[in-house]
Amino acid sequence: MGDESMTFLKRLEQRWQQGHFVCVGLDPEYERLPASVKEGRSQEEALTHFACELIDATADLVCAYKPNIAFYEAYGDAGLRALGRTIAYSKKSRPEIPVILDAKRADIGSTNLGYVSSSFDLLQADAITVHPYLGKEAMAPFLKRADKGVIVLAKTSNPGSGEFQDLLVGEQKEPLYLTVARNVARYWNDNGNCALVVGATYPAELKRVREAVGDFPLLIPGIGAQGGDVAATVQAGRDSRGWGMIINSSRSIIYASSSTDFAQAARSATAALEAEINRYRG
Ligand SMILES: O=C(O)c1cc(=O)[nH]c(=O)n1[C@@H]1O[C@H](COP(=O)(O)O)[C@@H](O)[C@H]1O
Repeated sequence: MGDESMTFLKRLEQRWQQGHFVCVGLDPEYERLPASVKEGRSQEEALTHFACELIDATADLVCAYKPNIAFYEAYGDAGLRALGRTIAYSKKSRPEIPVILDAKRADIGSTNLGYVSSSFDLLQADAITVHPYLGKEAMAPFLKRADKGVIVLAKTSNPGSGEFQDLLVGEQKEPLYLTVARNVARYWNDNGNCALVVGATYPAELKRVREAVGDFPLLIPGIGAQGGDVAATVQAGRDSRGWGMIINSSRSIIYASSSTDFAQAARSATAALEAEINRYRG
């Protein structure tokens, strides 16, 4: 079971050890929620109920949950309350499962203090996604929270991610995403709390990142709705232990059914993805 003193990475490793590599992305759009979830509930209640039912149905199968704050901010106060309640529910009912707040934050150091307070202290997330553009110095407030995960965008899954991320830079003329990956693994990770984001839609780039960083945790979104290939992802993304992957899918799991059986359908989709991942993990 969970132990509040355990770091993000320790929790993650415990889940990997048990064969769990799927991260369920909690990205609810009110308009897409099943009618049975919306009926008789306020927006806040419906968003909260939907996510908590998904957590109950999938908790024994996942390595992490990843609520994306954009989907909650879209509903103002009601959405943010739903996000807070969802994270609190997950942590109370399944403390062994880390919750990643997908917020893609980062600013100058003094401003980052605000992000650290809101994500880690107020919302109680175990990890946060950030972009690397401002450099290590600015990231100190995140990086010094040794108990929390700092997950840095390297090569994102979107079709246009190459505009900046693939630019050849430095003496070695290597793509920028690879320099980000190397710097984070070598220089940002003094507290052993960093991870990287690499999209499943770029298996060749995923392989290059894995070769560059060794046994380092990678958050890999892009399976399901974005069309990433599971076999190619796992073959390129697994580390020397067959671990190291937080494989996220949001829409293909949370909207597996739009009916009253949505939670059961989400469970089946999660189980099918887990089985496929483990088939290729070797
Ligand atoms: O940081 C992320 O999680 C992320 C990085 C990335 O490169 N691509 C990406 O899709 N994501 C997030 O992962 C989730 C993907 O959702 P689905 O495409 O529905 O599985 C969304 O919350 C995205 O914001």
